[in-house]
Amino acid sequence: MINLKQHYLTLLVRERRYALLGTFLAIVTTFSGIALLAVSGWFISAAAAAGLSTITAHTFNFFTPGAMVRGLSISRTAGRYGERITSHEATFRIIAQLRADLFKFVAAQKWNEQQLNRHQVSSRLLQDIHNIESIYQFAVIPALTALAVSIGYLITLILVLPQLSLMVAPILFAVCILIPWLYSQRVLEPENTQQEQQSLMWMESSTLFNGIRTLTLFRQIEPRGATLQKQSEAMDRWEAKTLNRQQQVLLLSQISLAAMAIISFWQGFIAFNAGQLEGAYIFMLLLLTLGSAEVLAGTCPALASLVLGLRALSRLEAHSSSARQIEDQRLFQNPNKQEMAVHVKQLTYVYPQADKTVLRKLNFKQQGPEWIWLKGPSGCGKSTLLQLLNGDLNPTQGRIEFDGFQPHKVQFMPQRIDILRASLRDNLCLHHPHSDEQLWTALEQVELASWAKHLPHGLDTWLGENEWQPSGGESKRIGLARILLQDPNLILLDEPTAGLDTDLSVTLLQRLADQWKDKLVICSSHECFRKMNQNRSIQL
Ligand SMILES: Nc1ncnc2c1ncn2[C@@H]1O[C@H](COP(=O)(O)OP(=O)(O)OP(=O)(O)O)[C@@H](O)[C@H]1O
Repeated sequence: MINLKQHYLTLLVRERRYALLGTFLAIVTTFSGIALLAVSGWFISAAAAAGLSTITAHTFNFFTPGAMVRGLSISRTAGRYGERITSHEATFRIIAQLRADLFKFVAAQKWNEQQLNRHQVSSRLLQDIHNIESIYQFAVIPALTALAVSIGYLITLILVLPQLSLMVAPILFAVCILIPWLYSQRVLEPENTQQEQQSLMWMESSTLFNGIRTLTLFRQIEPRGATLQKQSEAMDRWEAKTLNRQQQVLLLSQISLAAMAIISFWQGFIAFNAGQLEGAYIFMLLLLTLGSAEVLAGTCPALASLVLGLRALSRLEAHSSSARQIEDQRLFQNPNKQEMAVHVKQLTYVYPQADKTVLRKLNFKQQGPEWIWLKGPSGCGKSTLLQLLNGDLNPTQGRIEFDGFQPHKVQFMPQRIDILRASLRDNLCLHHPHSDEQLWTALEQVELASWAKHLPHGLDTWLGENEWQPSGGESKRIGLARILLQDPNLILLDEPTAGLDTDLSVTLLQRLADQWKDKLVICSSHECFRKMNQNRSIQL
């Protein structure tokens, strides 16, 4: 199992120079800001008091505090810019690596078998990755800054007014530990359940919108809509409740911080009356407290970012545990051998989600070059076998061995062709560079050249949703053209001509059989194999 939390920590440690410098500068900036507030508070009131009598006005030292104010504002501005540069650099370095790792992990999933193909999970994936990225900047830095500020504030109080530090310490404990804990229990926990339910509701809504025509035809749109409306109202009530709780906890934090300010002012006043503190220092103390309170108010949001980030890491970790079991189990032997062969031994496949056995102890050996037909009634497992041969599914039992191939020389054309929302050129090339001449030759071979010539921008016409949407038969031929351009050795075709009229199907298949004379082709097709000059077949 991949330990993503540990992995994140490793990345953070690897970028420690930038990360530590960023955190250090964030703390320097915050300290300078608070000190600036406190010193200017003292300076303004002390200067005002000094100005009341001519003698004190002449003896008052304006220069040292003035220089301090200037120094602090320079260090706050420089610190802020420095912090932005370094902590952003650290964040980007961590994110760049993390994104690469996470997407590598996502790409390695067997989408047919994994939970990742569920809307609920996939729709959260990007949000999860974003939450993980936010851990350093929105949780680690604010939390460490708040910790440093509370320690610094407490030390200052011990030095200036020890009795005040004793009163403020429990409030600091409440604001830094107790209230964030309450926040996690009362707000973050229910929020998690709420998000899961919300995502289920989105899944149902998306089913409703996708099937709106069918459901309308069967007069099911109203009952389904009413159920969704009820769910949505319940969700709204729940959301309002969580929001209320959130406001209550945040209010508690604000009240505690306000109490801290009032206590410090009150204690400062008592100390002033006792001759322990000069008048202007009361304002300094008050502003010091207010400045610190502003930073400490960020502890709950920092905790929320941390919890969201850790949850996202755990969710991805849970998927990675199953990812380990689904590494490609096909065996590729002698990739440079002249003869090509596929050897299926005692192959059994059970769909894990439904516990349904589709193929049971299947055995065959096919050598190429050859065109082989898969035969059998609908639902007997032809598509399943092709997906197993392509490595999209892994055998429950048994083995698949290849002789004379490399994995990238195996190409599969599935029953449903996915058209990318991109140009026809991109849809054909799929990131492999091909010349226009090659593209037009492939289009001619699948009888799509005249269709493509009449598109508004030829090869550069955008296809897909809300663009030029190819028909079912045109999509199939785009799928065939993609395979023609890839030049594989083993070609797996699942109903390649379904949806085309029989004459065109036979013409195309005969042309492809000619073109692929030196390949091993395994093809499932209901209508055509009877009309073709079939040599070999596998009965399922
Ligand atoms: N995820 C799944 N979970 C459970 N059963 C599944 C799953 N996907 C497919 N099946 C079932 O597995 C069986 C084999 O499906 P498959 O698509 O391989 O059949 P086929 O022979 O290609 O059918 P056709 O000729 O109609 O295309 C079918 O009964 C199908 O309903």
